[in-house]
Amino acid sequence: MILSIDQLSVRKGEHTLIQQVSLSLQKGEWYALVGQSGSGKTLLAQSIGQMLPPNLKASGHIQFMGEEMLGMPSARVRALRGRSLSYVFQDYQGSFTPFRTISQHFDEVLRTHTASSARARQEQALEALESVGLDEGLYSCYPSQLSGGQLQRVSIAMALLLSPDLLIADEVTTALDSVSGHRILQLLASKQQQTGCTILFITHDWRHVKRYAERIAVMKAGEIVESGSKHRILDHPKHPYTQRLIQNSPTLPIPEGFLPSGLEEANKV
Ligand SMILES: Nc1ncnc2c1ncn2[C@@H]1O[C@H](COP(=O)(O)OP(=O)(O)OP(=O)(O)O)[C@@H](O)[C@H]1O
Repeated sequence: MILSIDQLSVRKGEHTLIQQVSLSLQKGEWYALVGQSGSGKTLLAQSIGQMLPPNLKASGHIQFMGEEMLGMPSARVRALRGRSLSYVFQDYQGSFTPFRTISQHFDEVLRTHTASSARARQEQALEALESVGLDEGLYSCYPSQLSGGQLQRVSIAMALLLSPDLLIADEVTTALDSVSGHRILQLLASKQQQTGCTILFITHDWRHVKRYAERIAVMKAGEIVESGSKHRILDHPKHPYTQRLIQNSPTLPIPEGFLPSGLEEANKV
């Protein structure tokens, strides 16, 4: 088990936003956390890496690779974040500083976490760009010179730069058109196959859940109402909320040929 969340609650003063949530992720799996807007998915994700807004307080236990995250000294959290634990957000624009080039963004991650030489850092960054299908010409560009899909690819490349054990992907396709969104998930799936990282995939889009997830937890109003294997939840949802979410989900097919070879069979539902 790579991540174990036990009785996690998040409060704002007396007001409870997440209520005693427990879940665990196995190494290498693609775990989807599904629920409508405002159900608490992002707060749960933020709690893992001590990224909650300062007005909110988490209690309970979050064990990540055997270490308790709640109450962990911030220097240790910083060391884990970016290396063992990485985030990719819906708001990829917010991950970039407008006046710094893509190369400077990569270099900062590598300087923070490695002792590599400048030349080695540049090589690693260029390889990372190439691995997400981007031309090395983008290396010296500013974020504003890239499209939304390209920037989200860069943020995935940065998140995977140091081969994290857990990648938290929070609504990573929401700000993209559907073709770019599918390409981003296809990219994540192939990177996961290469690196074996665990993915906590936060979404409200059941099409992506159907295609990629292995296990699912369903969140409603700060609680997990149901969790289990993808097939169990999709074929036999027990909770009325899950049944409604699945019934109301769009059924548009994902275009043929979007998955890298070898993934089609594994991901058929
Ligand atoms: N800093 C904050 N202070 C007070 N309430 C907050 C804060 N951040 C989030 N909330 C509230 O907590 C609840 C859960 O928010 P959260 O962002 O986790 O939902 P979500 O499921 O990720 O939604 P979405 O799919 O829209 O991103 C919401 O009611 C939200 O308004």
